[in-house]
Amino acid sequence: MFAIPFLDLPPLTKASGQIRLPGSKSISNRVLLLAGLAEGSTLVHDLLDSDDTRVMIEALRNLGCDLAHEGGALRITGIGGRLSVQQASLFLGNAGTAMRPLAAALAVLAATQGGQFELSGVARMHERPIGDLVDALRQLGCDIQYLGNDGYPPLRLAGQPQGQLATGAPVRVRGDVSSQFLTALLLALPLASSGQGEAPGTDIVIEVDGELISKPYVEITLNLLARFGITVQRDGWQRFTVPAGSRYRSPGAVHVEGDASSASYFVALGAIAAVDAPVLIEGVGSASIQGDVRFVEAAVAMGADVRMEANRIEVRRGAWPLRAITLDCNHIPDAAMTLAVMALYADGPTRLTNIASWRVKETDRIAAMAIELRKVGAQVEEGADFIEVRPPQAWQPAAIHTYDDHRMAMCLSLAAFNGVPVRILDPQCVGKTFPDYFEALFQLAHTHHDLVPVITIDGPTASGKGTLASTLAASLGYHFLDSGSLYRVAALASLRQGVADTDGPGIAALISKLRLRFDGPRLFLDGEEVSDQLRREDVGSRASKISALGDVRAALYALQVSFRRPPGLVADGRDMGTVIFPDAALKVFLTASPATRAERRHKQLISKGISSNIDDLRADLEARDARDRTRAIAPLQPAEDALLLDNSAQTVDESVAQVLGWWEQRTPFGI
Ligand SMILES: Nc1ncnc2c1ncn2[C@@H]1O[C@H](COP(=O)(O)OP(=O)(O)O)[C@@H](O)[C@H]1O
Ligand SMILES: Nc1ccn([C@@H]2O[C@H](COP(=O)(O)OP(=O)(O)O)[C@@H](O)[C@H]2O)c(=O)n1
Repeated sequence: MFAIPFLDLPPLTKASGQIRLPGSKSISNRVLLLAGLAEGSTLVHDLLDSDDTRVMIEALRNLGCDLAHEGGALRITGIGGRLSVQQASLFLGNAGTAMRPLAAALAVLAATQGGQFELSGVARMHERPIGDLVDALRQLGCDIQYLGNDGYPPLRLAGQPQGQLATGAPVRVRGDVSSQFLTALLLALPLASSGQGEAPGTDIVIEVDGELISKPYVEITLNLLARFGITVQRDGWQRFTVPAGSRYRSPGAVHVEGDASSASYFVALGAIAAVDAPVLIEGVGSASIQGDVRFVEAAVAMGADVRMEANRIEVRRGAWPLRAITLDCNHIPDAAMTLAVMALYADGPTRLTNIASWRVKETDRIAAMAIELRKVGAQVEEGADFIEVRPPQAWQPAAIHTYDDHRMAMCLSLAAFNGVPVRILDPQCVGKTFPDYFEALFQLAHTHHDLVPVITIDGPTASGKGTLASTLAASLGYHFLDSGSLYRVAALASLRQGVADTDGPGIAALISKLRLRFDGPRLFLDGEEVSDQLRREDVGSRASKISALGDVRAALYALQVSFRRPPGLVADGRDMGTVIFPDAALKVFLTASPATRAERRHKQLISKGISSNIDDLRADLEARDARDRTRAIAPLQPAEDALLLDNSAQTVDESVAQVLGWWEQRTPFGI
C-alpha cells in the first residue's frame, strides 16, 4: 500500500496482463456478520483484507466471537444468536457495510436479551444517514438513541433481558435512499423470528416504502442468507418475509468471490489501454452473485471488447475513442463511478442517471466526481441524481483530491492515459477495499520508458546518497535503485569465484549469470541474503576497482535501466545522471567534506557491529574518490545540469526536504 501524502502517476500508454481480484467487500462483511451470529464455526476463504473488513472483524471479536487464522482462511465461531457480551463500544470507521447491519443485529439482540452497545465511526460516518433504519427498528420496539445528530451515528442500543419485539405488524423501511437499510434488517431479523427456547417464533414481514434502489445488493444478501440456512420469501421488491423459526446455520466453509466493483477498474483499464494483449481479470465472472458484474454490459456499450467466463473476464480495447452513452445506473451504483472516468475517453457526452445514492456514500460522489473531472479538463454538469461528462478538449495535469473515498482514488487513476500525469492525493484511502490497488495497476499498466520520471543522486562514497535516495523513493512511492549494490554484488561474486579484479570479460560473464532478487532494501544472490556482506569495506573497495572496467559497466547497464518502471525511480550512484539516465528530470550531485564522510562511514560500520579505524577509512575513501573521478569510463563527475548539494552541515531530513522542494518545482501540479 502507498502510505504517502500523494502518488504521482506518469502518463500511461498501454495495459496488459493478469490480475487476481481481492475478495468482495459486500460479500466479506455479510459473511463475517452471518458467521458471527451463527451457531458453530465457519471457515471463510479469500476474505477481503481491508479497512472495512478489519473493523467488522474487530467488532465481532469484541462481541465474543472466536476468530482464528487457519492457513490463508479465517475460522469464525459464532455466538449462535445468544449475546455473550452485554456491553461494548464498537468503532466502525467509515464502513457502511459494518455500521448498518451491526446496528440492526445489536438493536434486536439488546432488545430481546438485554445489554447496551454504542456504535460510532469516523466523522464522515457520522454524516451518513441511518435514520430510516432506526425508524424501522423502533417500530419493532428497539430502544435506540442518537448520541450526536438525529438521524446519524453514533448510536446507543439498549434493552432488557426477555424483552419482547412487536413482530405482529409488517416493519416498514424506506428503500429509496440506501438498500443497506433493508439488507441490515434482512440480516438481523432472523434473530427475532427464531423464537426463544420452546417458543415457536413468528414470521416477520418487511415492507419497502418507495422504489427499492440497488436491488443487486439485496440479492447478495438473500443469497448469503440462504447459504446460512435462512430462506427469505420475496414478493417482488416490496415485501419480504423472514419465516418463523429461522436460525443461522453455518455452511461449514464459504469462499468469497473477487470484488466485482473492483473489477470495474480493470475492465475500464482494458477498454482504454489493452491495445496489444488483453487484461485478464481472475476471481469474478458470469457466475458471480454480485450485481456489479453488470458493469461489463455498460463497458461493452462504451466499446470494450469483453469475453466472460464463469470466474474470469478478458478485456481488450474495442471501439476507440470509446462510445458515449446515456445510462440509468441504479443497478450498478458503485461501479458506475468508473463509467464517469471512461467518459473522458468517449466520442461525446456521457450521461449517468438515477445515481442519487452517490450523494450519501463515503463522500458526496456526484459533487466530488464533477470537481475532479473538471480538473483534468472535462466539462461536467451535475444534478441531484445525475452527472454528465464531456471529454476534455485539452487534457491538463491535475492533483486529484480523493475525499477519503477509495473509489475516487481508483477511478481517477484511470485519467492518466491521455499523455498527462495525474497526482492522486492520499492514495492510501484505497485501503478501504483494495489496499494493493496501485501495485496492481503498475503491474498491468505500461508506458514509454522515457515517460517514467527519474531522480538521480550521484556523488562520492559516504556522502549519504543511499540514505537520501531511498528516503526520497519511499516519500514518493517510487522504485529505488542503489546502483552501487550491483557493483558490490559483482565484486562479491567475483571474489567468491576467484575471478581476478582485472578480468573484465570474466566478471561480465559472471554478471550475466547472476541470480539476483531484490526485496525492498534486501538483496539476495542465488537465494542467499547478502545485504550485509555487500557493505564490507573489502567488497566496496573491489567494487570500486572493477567498476573502472568497461565490460563490467556494460554488463550492468541493462539491469540498471530495467529499474525504470511506473510510477518513477530514484537512482543513486556515480553515473546515474551522466550515463544511465541522462534524461532524468532531476539530477542531484551530493557531496560532503572527506572528514564528515569518514566519520559517517565510521559510525555506520560501528552500528552494524563492524570495527574500523577512522583514519584508514578516510584514506580509503579518498583513494576511492580519486579512482572514481579519474577513471576513463563514466568517471564520477556532476552532470552538466545537476544541482549541487553539500550536506556536510545538514541532517538527513534537511537534505530530503531540500530535494523534495526541488522536485516539487519540476512537477506540473502546482501545490
Ligand atoms: N545529511 C545526511 N545525509 C545523508 N546521510 C547522512 C547525513 N548525515 C549523516 N548521514 C549518514 O551517513 C551514512 C552514509 O550514508 P550512505 O547513504 O550509506 O552513503 P552513500 O550511499 O553515499 O555511500 C549513513 O549512516 C547516513 O545515515
Ligand atoms: N553507478 C555507480 C555506482 C557505484 N560505482 C562503484 O561501485 C562502488 C560501490 O558503490 P557504492 O555506492 O555502494 O559505494 P559507497 O558510496 O557506499 O562507498 C563505488 O566505489 C564506485 O566505484 C560506480 O562506479 N558506479
